Amino acid sequence: MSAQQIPVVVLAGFLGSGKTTLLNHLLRTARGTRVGVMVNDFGSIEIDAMTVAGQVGSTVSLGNGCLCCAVDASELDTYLETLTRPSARLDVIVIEASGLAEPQELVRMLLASDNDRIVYGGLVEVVDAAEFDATRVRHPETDRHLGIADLVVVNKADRVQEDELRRVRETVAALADRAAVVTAAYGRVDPELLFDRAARTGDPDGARQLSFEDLYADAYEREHRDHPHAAYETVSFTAGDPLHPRRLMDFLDSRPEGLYRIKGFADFGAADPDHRYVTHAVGRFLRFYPEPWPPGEPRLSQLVLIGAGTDGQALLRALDGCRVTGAAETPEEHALWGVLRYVPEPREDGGAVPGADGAGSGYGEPAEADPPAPYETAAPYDEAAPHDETVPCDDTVPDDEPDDDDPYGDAYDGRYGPAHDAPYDGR
Ligand SMILES: Nc1nc2c(ncn2[C@@H]2O[C@H](COP(=O)(O)OP(=O)(O)OP(=O)(O)O)[C@@H](O)[C@H]2O)c(=O)[nH]1
Repeated sequence: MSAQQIPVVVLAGFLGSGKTTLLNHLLRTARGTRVGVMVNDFGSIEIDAMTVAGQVGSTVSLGNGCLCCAVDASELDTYLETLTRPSARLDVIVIEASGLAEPQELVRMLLASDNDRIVYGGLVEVVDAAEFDATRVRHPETDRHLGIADLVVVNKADRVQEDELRRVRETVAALADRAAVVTAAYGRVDPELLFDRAARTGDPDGARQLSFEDLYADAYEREHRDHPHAAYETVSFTAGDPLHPRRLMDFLDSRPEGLYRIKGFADFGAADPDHRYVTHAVGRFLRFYPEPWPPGEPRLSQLVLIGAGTDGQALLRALDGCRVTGAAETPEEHALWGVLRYVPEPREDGGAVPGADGAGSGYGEPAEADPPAPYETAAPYDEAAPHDETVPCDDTVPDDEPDDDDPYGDAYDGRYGPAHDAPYDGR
């Protein structure tokens, strides 16, 4: 992900499932990570906004009803504009959707946003373990919402017996289509599962005095030390050999259950010797941001994988299998086309979006004229289609090889939601 892009996480779930509780937990434990919050209050009493007010510097309450229904895309952009001003120095933005909102509408609006300083950070669905069956009866759309979530938090674990919690968790996992599922009480998930904690080296905030927030977080952590936090695993992969783009796409395409986030750099060797590919995946969303190799930087691929219930060793073995180990395996340039579908197009103004090293890479989010349509038309976000239906990709996209069984040709189902319809060729 480009250094200047701020992940925007959508927090959804039915009324009373514990969204605000989870959000407050994130705010209390973020510790130096600057979290921007958008809260939409259903009705006139801004209880949610008051709950979070004072805990972050940049709280914006939409305050006019259901975000997805009452606020159109241009208004969302206005709020995002405010929160992404460089002076706000936010590291992540969390939008708490109304309990009555359709989360996929909100995700669509984010993906279609003109704001090139944001990147989609995942849809987190909060479920009340104690009310799960009743909620499904009252709101049959629950199953659909779970089917599009990137991470599901089965909350209120303290309110149900262990067996019941296991049953709910299994039902949720079956509905959640490979999403990561964690259980929690009072929304206590580790913030690192959702976003990176900021490392503010060289920043005046990095070596500051203990703030009220730190003291508050310390007290909170002491108070809750005995309560388990929702568990997740992190594994790191480093390879000195380049990765074969097609094999990496195979790996990503058959994303193992529970794998929630992937971040880091990929080196595709001879397929593109000039760039490393900043890799950002959250749930079904995948983007690569090519940027020139920093001078003197060793040619390594380094990926961090974060998931719940994943088999870390199996993930590492699978990634190991993506390495190019001999000259005979050297990927040709076309092997990269599957990857390039997930590279946002350069900004129309020709402006460069600084890469992780601060150098201009020239890659931004897709231009307005070409929003990330495949994500919007991909099965999970197409209300007319059952979410497991395969949506053929745009057949203007050429196969990257002429053979019929190429998985990234016309039959590709766009599960990750490509950044645009045609292979990017503007390098
Ligand atoms: N026992 C128990 N209560 C919880 C837990 N999480 C939240 N609650 C309580 O459940 C109630 C609803 O929690 P909220 O965080 O306001 O839920 P919400 O999803 O934001 O609710 P809406 O804004 O109405 O959609 C509050 O009284 C919380 O204290 C939990 O894990 N266990």
